[in-house]
Amino acid sequence: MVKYLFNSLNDLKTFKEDQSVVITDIDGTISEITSEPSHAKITADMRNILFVLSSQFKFVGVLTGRDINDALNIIKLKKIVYMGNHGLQRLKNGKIITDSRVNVYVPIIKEIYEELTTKLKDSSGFNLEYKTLSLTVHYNECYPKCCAKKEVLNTISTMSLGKLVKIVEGRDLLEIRPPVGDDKGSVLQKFITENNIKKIIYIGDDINDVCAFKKLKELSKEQKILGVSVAVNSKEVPKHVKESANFYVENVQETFEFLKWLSDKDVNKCN
Ligand SMILES: O=P(O)(O)OC[C@H]1O[C@H](O[C@H]2O[C@H](CO)[C@@H](O)[C@H](O)[C@H]2O)[C@H](O)[C@@H](O)[C@@H]1O
Repeated sequence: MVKYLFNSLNDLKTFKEDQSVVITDIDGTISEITSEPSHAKITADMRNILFVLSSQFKFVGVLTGRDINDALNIIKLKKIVYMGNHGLQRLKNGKIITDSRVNVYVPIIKEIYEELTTKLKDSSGFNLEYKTLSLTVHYNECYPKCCAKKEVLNTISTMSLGKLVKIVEGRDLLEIRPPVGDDKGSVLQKFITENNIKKIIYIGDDINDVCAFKKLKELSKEQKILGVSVAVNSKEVPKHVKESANFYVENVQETFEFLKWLSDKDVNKCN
C-alpha cells in the first residue's frame, strides 16, 4: 500500500548516507509540467539541491524520456548522471554514448517524423518533439485527448514504417521508439548492477516510471538492494502509477522538500 512520504520519513533515514543513490525522472517530478515541452525548466533551488546531493551521495542522476542534450540544458549540472531517451543515451566522461542497436532506426524515426508532420498538419493541437532516437507526439493541447490519441495511432498504422517501431504511451503523449532498448526498469537494473549499488531511491510521475518502481520492488524483495520508489502525484497522474510506488508526494515542490530532507545530515530534524 503506497504511503504518503512525509508520514514515513523514519523508514527512509537509512538512505541518508553517502553510498545512497537518487535517480529521478524530469518532467512532472523535478520540473513542473508546462503545456509547451520546450518551456520546461527546474528552479534554482531544485538545481542547487541536486548539486548538494551529488556531492554527498554515490550518484545522483536523471533517467528521462527526453533527449540527453535537452536534459543537460534543463538541469545544467556537470556532476550528475544523465540517461536520456529512456536509457538509449548516457553521458559518460562528458561524451554522449548511444546504444548502437538504435542506429538502424534513426532514419526510420526521421521519416516517420516527417510523414506525421505532414499528415497531422491540419489537425490542431499536436506538437511533435523530434528526439533523433525517438519521437514524441504530444496531444495535451488537443480536444478531446482520447480522439487525438486514436488519430495518431490510426495515422501511424497506415504508414509502412509504422510496423518497425514501438509505440509507448506517456502523459498526454505517444512515443515512437525503436523496438530495441529497454524500459526504465531494465535501464535502472543495468545501472544498479554496473555500479554495485545497494541503496537507491527512484522518483517519477509517469506511466513510463512504473517499470522502474516495479523493478526496485522486485530487486528489494530478492534482497539484492534496498530500493524505494516515490511517485509524484497530481490530478493527471493515473491511479495505478501512484499505487505502484512505495511512497508518494503531492507535487514537485514536495519532491524538492524530500531532496532537501535527504541532504540534511541532522537526522534529529527528520520528524
Ligand atoms: O521521463 P520524463 O523525463 O518524464 O519524460 C517524459 C516526457 O516528458 C516531456 O513531456 C512531458 O512534459 C512536458 C513539459 O512539461 C509536457 O508538455 C508534456 O505534456 C509531458 O508529457 C518530454 O517533452 C517528452 O519528450 C518526454 O518523453
